[in-house]
Amino acid sequence: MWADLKALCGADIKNLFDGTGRARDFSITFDGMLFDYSKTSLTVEARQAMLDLVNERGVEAQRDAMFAGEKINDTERRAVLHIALRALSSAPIMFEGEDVLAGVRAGLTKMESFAEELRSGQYQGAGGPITDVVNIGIGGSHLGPEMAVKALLPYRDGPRCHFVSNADAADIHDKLEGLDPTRTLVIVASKSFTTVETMTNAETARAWMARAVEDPASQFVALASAEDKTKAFGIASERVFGFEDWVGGRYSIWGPIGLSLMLSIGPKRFREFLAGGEAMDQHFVHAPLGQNMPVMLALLGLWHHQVCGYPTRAVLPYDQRLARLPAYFQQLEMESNGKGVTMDGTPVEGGSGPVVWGEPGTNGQHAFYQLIHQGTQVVPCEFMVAAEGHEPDMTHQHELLVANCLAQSEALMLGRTPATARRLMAAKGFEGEELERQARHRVFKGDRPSTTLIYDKLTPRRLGQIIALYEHRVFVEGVILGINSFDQWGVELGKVLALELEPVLQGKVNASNKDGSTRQLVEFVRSHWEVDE
Ligand SMILES: O=P(O)(O)OC[C@H]1O[C@H](O)[C@H](O)[C@@H](O)[C@@H]1O
Repeated sequence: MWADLKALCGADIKNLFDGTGRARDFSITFDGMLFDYSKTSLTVEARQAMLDLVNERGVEAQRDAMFAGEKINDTERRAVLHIALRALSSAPIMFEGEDVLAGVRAGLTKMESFAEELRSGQYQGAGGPITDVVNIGIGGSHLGPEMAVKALLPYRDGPRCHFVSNADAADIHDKLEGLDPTRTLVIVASKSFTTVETMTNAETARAWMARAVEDPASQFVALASAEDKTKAFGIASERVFGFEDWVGGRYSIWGPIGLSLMLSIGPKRFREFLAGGEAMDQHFVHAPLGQNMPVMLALLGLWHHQVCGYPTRAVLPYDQRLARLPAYFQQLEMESNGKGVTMDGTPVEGGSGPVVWGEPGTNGQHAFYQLIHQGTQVVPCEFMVAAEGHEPDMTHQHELLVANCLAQSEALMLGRTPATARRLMAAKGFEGEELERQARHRVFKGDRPSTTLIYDKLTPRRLGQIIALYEHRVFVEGVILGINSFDQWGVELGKVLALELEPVLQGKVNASNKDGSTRQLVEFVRSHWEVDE
């Protein structure tokens, strides 16, 4: 599938701007957003060839199957209906012959009532109104809410939110330090309510609260699908917010897992966030393929990784409040498409999804952009920036930010020629061989691809759109690769072995069946533990 497409690679990006309106032709606008992919090596012919893949691989049929509640997550025998959580205004969404929206709306209303009670001070802690919320969760029960709460801080008018995820005691220790347990709400966010890190942290938080609060469970909330388990933990059912197994962990920010976001920005703005996601769903379903943002973003991802062979891609938001977006996309993309076999169990052709990484600009510029500009591997960059910031009295800083973002994509494409580098060095007084040598260090090859997603302002609605855009991008890439994007068997083995290793480290079980390296590491730890005892 990919071999023929490779023949279409190789255009020098800047030469594609030939006065025929490429910028406009290779851009998509939608609801306050402009996605410009003109600074890539995609030609008209290559774009058509990539679009043909969408038809050949049955993307639209799979998309319709997802929206129709079919069990497209075949290896877990589950439907994929997180889109129902944000379907505020759409027609019924059916699953096994029933409309799921009634249940979704009831769940949303229950969250909203609780959020209003807490935010108005009607629901209180032992020491008065809640000032701080601690969300304990990991993976999809952590990355989404943490990212979104930070992203939308300009809209916060509720309690402060803190996020604990790691099994490392350092995480919960540092987050609880300084908080008043009598005015803190703990959210235990775990779809399964069995994840060992989350349950361990939840026990620690309960013990911390019990030192100051007579009935600590009254200041606990559970976001989980397993009511028997939340009951056993002692959380009253009115503070348990459940969701169905057709919501995957990394797609769960739209429902109860988003409770911390709702507490932070309020139910009304949370609905705007949902409406943004829903608007992107509608766009994904109805826009023609060539004008379809998620489809084109997916095709560019495949073009860069599977066709051009670039091993990674960088997500570079020029927005400090989107600092956790790359980590969120890492889970979304790498847990979804980091798989070696297709649906039918045969090897994936052309490789799985790429490594995704990134940091906010301008910080990254002073760290790893060196490699992006002059390193030997090409890193397609996905820039993001808002035209308008949130600090009206500091517009000059926002101008600087935007200028930097736009300058980077320009520099990546244009580079600096040897002739220009020589002129620069000559102006500094260099001559002869030394001029040549110095100039070579200052040459930028250019021809490095990037896309830019620019939008008016990072509102709750825009954030919802951006997340849904990337969700559907991952879906389209997965369908074309033939991957099931909705399971995550790759995270299981390490969990099983960690369970086995704990008693080995404690000396309760012999390490003799372990490999030499693991035995050595166990011995090192045990020798320290024995010294400490
Ligand atoms: O919400 P939970 O059941 O606690 O699961 C939390 C996370 O852990 C798992 O290992 C998966 O890799 C993630 O997809 C999931 O989001």
